[in-house]
Amino acid sequence: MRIPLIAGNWKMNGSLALIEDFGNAFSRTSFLSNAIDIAVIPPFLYLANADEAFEGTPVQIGAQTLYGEASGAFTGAVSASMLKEFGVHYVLVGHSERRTLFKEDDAAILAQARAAIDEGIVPILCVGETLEERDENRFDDVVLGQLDAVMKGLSEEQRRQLVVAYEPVWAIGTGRTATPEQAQEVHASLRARLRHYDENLADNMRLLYGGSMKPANAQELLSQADIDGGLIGGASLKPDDFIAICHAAG
Ligand SMILES: O=C(CO)COP(=O)(O)O
Repeated sequence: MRIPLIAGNWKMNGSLALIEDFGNAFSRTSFLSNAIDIAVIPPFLYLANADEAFEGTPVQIGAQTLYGEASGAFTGAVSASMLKEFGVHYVLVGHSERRTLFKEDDAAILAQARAAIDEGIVPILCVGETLEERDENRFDDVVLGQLDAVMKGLSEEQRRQLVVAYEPVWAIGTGRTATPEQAQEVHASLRARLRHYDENLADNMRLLYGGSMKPANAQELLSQADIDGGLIGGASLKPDDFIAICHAAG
């Protein structure tokens, strides 16, 4: 019912050579193209090369962020229509690194999600609590608050375009993965909250897990009832690891 999505967020890593390595690796790999969706999300500068390198493979390209305005005096920013021109299919919004390091707040994240949807690009909304918030048992409030901040600002039609990724901040790049039970618990809360909006939407929305997912733990995480894919950081930089995770999902 929900097609798993495995997305590799390269963050500020990679090179033209790595794009080429991935293009070659994917060309040699056979996937049942309708069994899973796969996305590679490199830095902006490599999108055109990635689009070309992944031609003929099931891999779609994604961007790591965008700006919520259509055009104008916003130095350094990239709009949804520009991403669309480069064949971008997905865009991350609200990644914890953008929230923290680049001070993006819920209003900015909502504007980004709307701008993406208006151009037919699928926003992957990232939500997640810090270690302190988990230790204080506030993770549900934080994560559901981040979800509501975007859901409330979207129309019913717009909501249907969204993918959500639960990325506990304490599990990102730390090697400390949420246990499958911890991840499933939050995913189940997210899905229950989605039911307040629309039963059908809740059944169909893909909820990804992110945070130190790797070939060794992917299968167990992905077999949880409410985990519909992964958002992978470090392990998405090695073709063999990333492809192994894709196979675990398919
Ligand atoms: O932030 C992440 C993906 O967006 C997760 O990163 P790691 O897989 O490196 O923990």
